[in-house]
Amino acid sequence: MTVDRGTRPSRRPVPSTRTPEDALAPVDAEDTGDVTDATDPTDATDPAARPVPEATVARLAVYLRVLTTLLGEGRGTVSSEELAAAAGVNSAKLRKDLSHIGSSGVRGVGYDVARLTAEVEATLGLTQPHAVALVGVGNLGHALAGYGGFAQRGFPVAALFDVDPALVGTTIGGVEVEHADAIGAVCAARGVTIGVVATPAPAAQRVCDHLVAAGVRSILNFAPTVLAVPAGVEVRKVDLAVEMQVLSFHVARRHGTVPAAGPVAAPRPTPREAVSR
Ligand SMILES: NC(=O)c1ccc[n+]([C@@H]2O[C@H](COP(=O)([O-])OP(=O)(O)OC[C@H]3O[C@@H](n4cnc5c(N)ncnc54)[C@H](O)[C@@H]3O)[C@@H](O)[C@H]2O)c1
Repeated sequence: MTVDRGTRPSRRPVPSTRTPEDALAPVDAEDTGDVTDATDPTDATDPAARPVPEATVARLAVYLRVLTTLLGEGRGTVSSEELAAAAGVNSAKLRKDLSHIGSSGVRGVGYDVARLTAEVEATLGLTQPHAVALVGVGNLGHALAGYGGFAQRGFPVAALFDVDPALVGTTIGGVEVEHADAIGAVCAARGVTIGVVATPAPAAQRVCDHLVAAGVRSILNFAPTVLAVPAGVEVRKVDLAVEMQVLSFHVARRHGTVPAAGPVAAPRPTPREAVSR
């Protein structure tokens, strides 16, 4: 099993729930961002050998959240329609997403909640917890460090770092804030696999370098800067302003204020600019 961007984790076989006669056929007319390479020599008929599109990976995490709730309620099965509605997608897209990991429901029964949960967790590499180190416990970092939901979903915060003497030695969510000089030793000792960068932009690359030197191979970057990392290290950037800009675009499009696609004309000079040219 692979993802289609960034580092490629080792292929992980996922147990199939497909029953040849009864399986719901995956619908393939939906745009799931599928980037399967037609020249890929892997067996295209084997779901475990096909790349999982990045967009599907993101939706699998949403399905998992719903499935976890259903499991907690003691539900045995769920229909594709119910699961899709709870995840905010249509059922055709859900079935196609799940076909990427070799999961399909049984007609008239739906999906086995426990089995599907295990399959999605295996695909997302969640069969064991990932220790997280968070660097920079200012406004944002403090809020992230105090959020208990990460541990519940398999991402316990194992270490906190800052350089501010007023913060070093304090405790957030039961974890002591240590000086950033200790990133290497602490991350290695606690088996940290994910590093979260919540420092100001000028410090972010140095912090990232320390995390990478400590063996951290997955970085979640909140700082507004592009981080350079060696091959084999995956960086994901979170920028809420970008998300808002995308929302803004969709609002503008709904109101018809987005210009039609094509070359954008240069703005006309204002009278003052025209005079000074
Ligand atoms: N991606 C987003 O949507 C989003 C949203 C809010 C903030 N941010 C970014 O997150 C970062 C943090 O924002 P904030 O409001 O919490 O800032 P902040 O100033 O409140 O906190 C930054 C913290 O980083 C610490 N720090 C500075 N240099 C460090 C170093 N070398 N090692 C360890 N710690 C160091 C500071 O002491 C401080 O505690 C900024 O880069 C900001 O632009 C991103």
